[in-house]
Amino acid sequence: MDIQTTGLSRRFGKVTALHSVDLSVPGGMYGLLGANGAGKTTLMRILAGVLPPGGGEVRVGGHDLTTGAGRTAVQRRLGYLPQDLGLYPDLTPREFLDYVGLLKGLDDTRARRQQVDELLELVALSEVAGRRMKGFSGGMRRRVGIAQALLGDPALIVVDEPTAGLDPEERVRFRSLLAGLAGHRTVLLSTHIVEDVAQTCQHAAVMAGGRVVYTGTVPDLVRMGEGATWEVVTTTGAPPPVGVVVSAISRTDGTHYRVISSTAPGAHAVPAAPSLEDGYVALMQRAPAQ
Ligand SMILES: Nc1ncnc2c1ncn2[C@@H]1O[C@H](COP(=O)(O)OP(=O)(O)OP(=O)(O)O)[C@@H](O)[C@H]1O
Repeated sequence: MDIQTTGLSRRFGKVTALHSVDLSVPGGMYGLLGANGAGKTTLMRILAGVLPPGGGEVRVGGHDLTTGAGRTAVQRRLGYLPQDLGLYPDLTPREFLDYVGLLKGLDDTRARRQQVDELLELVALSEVAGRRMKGFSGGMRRRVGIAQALLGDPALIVVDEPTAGLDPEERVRFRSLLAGLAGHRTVLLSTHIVEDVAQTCQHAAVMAGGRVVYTGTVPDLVRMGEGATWEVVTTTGAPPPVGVVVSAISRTDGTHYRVISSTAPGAHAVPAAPSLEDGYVALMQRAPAQ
């Protein structure tokens, strides 16, 4: 299911959360990057049909989300994992998924139960399928969340900050699970964790201050850091006088700074090959102030 927005806007009182957003999301796994407050959640909620747009055009799978009928049609065909999905602590994952399946209109009891068991297997929760969720770790909760999003085999999956708060091992496991789902679906992944996008997505958009400031391939976003990524070693420990420091590692010969700067941050600065994080920081440096 493809996503097209043109001039999409949304205000909350005096706050403009989205300013004329133009976005075209092809199939596969698509990353939506941006700092806190950039407008990612507002965009995801509109795309998921739970928040009406303020202005502009937005179509998901051909359905017009500016109409109530369009939003209802999309909600039937998409899986949504919001940032703050409430799980019922006294239910087991099997009971919870069965309940969500009913809400999604999976009326055939036998088929629904079979789907629930297949999804529990997919997200590696079969062994705890009969245990109440109140003692579950953050990673287990997220996996229940993605399983509920997958009920009904949606063509589009929208996931908002799914790896926030997970430990590194759980994060790697969860994003591999997401990437595995993208084969014949569109998976839209919103995150402020650049590494999640680097490891899973081919295409991405970057938002800042309610605007889309980049859309394109992930390798092209990496290239935004070309000519702007530097390594500087200082023995005094003081950071270089110009640029944005993306990392600082203390070694026996001094502090190794990785710096994003349009000019060399010192006479001994050495150009370095950019990572996605470097490209992202370079882009944010160049993006007009909001
Ligand atoms: N329901 C709301 N009422 C008032 N303001 C809101 C509401 N939802 C979002 N905003 C404001 O809109 C802007 C964008 O918020 P949004 O949650 O979309 O950003 P985000 O990129 O998802 O950030 P985060 O990662 O922190 O969730 C922020 O200034 C936020 O305070």
